[in-house]
Amino acid sequence: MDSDRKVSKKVMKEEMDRKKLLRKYWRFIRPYRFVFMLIIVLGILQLAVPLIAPYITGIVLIDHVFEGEGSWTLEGAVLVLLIVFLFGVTMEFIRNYVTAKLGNRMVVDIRQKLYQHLQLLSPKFYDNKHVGGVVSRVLNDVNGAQNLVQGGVINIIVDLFVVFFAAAMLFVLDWRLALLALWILPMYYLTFTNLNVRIRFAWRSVHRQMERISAVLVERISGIKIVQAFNREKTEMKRYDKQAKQHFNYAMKAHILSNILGRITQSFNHIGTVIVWFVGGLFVMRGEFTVGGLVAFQAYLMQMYRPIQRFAEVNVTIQNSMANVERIFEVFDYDVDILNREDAKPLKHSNGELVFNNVSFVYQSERPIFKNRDKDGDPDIVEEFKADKKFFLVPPKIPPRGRPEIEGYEYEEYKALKNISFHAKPGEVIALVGSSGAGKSTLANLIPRFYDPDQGEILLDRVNIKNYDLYDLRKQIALVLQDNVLFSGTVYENIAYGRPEASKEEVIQAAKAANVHNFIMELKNNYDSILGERGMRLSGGQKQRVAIARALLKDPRILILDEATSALDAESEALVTAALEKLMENRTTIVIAHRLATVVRADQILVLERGEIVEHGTHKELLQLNGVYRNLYEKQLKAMKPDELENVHS
Ligand SMILES: Nc1ncnc2c1ncn2[C@@H]1O[C@H](COP(=O)(O)OP(=O)(O)OP(=O)(O)O)[C@@H](O)[C@H]1O
Repeated sequence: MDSDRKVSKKVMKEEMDRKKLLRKYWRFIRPYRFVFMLIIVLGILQLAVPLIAPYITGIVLIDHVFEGEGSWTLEGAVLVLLIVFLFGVTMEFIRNYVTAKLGNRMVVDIRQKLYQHLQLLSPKFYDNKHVGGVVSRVLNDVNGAQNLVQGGVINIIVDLFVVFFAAAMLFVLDWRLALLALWILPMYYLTFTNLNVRIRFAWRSVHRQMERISAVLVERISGIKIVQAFNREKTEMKRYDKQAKQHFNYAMKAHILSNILGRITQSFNHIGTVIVWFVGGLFVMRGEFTVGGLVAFQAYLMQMYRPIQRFAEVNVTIQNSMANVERIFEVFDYDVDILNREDAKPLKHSNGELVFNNVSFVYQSERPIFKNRDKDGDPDIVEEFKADKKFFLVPPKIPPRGRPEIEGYEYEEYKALKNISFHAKPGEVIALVGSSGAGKSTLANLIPRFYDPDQGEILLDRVNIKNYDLYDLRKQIALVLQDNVLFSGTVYENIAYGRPEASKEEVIQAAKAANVHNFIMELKNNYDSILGERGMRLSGGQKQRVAIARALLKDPRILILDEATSALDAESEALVTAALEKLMENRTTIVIAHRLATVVRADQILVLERGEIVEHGTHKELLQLNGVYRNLYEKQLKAMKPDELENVHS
């Protein structure tokens, strides 16, 4: 292994302490606390119905009216019953409405916060993530989390109230029967203790498998041409089938466990009811209890058992949603690492003086260790989450996050830049050359602070770039890369992406300077023509010129340019070259050079090798050194696009 690369295995992320975690959850719930309370109050009001109804039917209707033991009339009792029922229906309608609104609002809110967080995270986060996996969290997991609100948590609080009320009523009616009915509670406790953790783990496996499916789908669909060109459709399909089957198996396991939990609690309830009928029946026959009393007792018993039964069902939703919530919070756990200092300096107009002072940079990547990969070369199957004991007497601590549970992580560090120093005066062109993997792009990525150096400093106008307001800093910089990302939308929107407030004349001016105006005018809807996703519909050269126009419109002081390596046809090449030259005028330019003309004309050339500057000077100086550059020049640079070679040997 090369000495710059260090791999450490199996280091697990520290579990976040619970208090900190609760604070994080609370941040999301806080704005809705009053709505939560309203829903609970409505729930309690709505519950008054099933709580009062048995009393009216059992005691008032049967004992008082039918047996003639009181002053109630039949009409009076029925009317009260009707009012009570109607009241319940109205409460339920309002409560459902408020709950649905709350659930949907929270989803919008969480998704917004998540997207905002994702926008702020640096490329370091994305280096280690599959796009599809991240998207699956924003879509699937946020949807799943919604069920937590709508599906049950609030019900539990209300249900708890019912259980206590019903239990109290049981004791009021007959304490001996009440004690008999409560034997069931420890049984419930043991059942939930043992099954809950398993259900949560089963859902974790389901969601993680879905994330893996999304990741593969997004990657393979974006690379569909390669899939087809290499005739891999069948293999890809097989791979997908295997993943989908695994997802099915995990989902079934989650359902089976939930079903078992539901049926066990149901059986306890039935047994409890039968026992009460039997013993209560004996009391009635012995004249120790009235028939109406027994009927009311059974009704309250139902009231007590039903919420517990419902909890068993709702619990499935809760465990499922909690597994979703965990995954959302895993993203929030990643702190935004490229931050604005509190006392950040504004930067309105930079001079473009750029200095690297002994800059070193280490890539840190984190990858899950796919245990299955060793077995059958298949990283797409998520290993199952399992409880670590067969039987639990006390509820096991479910770790707050799923992430470190099963998969170990492998951390890799790679020293990509070592002690880089150079000084670019305003308006100079600095060409970076060096073999593939030498660190050219890495160096360029440090300037807009996609990453921060581990050592040394980068100064712009003699101030460390970390001290500037990040927004202002990036405003001074434009990038034109090899793979220029355009977005779906019109050509106009793409050019104006960095300066939407620009006037139409300015946009057209930029397009003209980038030699793309004539081409745009040939399109059916000119500037309003819609580009496909990532700028499909355009050729490589056209895309590049639109990207140059986008950069020109931004009018940056610093330009980062990764010249295209792909062969453009002669006409395109000439157009792009002319556009680039215009773009570089009067700007400090850091160019990853792929054209000899650029290298030759550069004010300084930095020759990089394995992350170090091995030679530094102008073309002439470097040729005279007779070292790495000359060697590179003879082997590689000459093969570059030699637009104006005659200058080279002058
Ligand atoms: N996100 C990353 N995580 C870890 N290592 C990386 C990452 N990106 C690049 N590297 C490593 O850093 C080194 C420098 O990469 P860089 O992309 O800067 O090279 P380059 O000189 O621009 O190469 P090329 O000319 O081929 O684009 C390479 O060895 C590469 O393996």
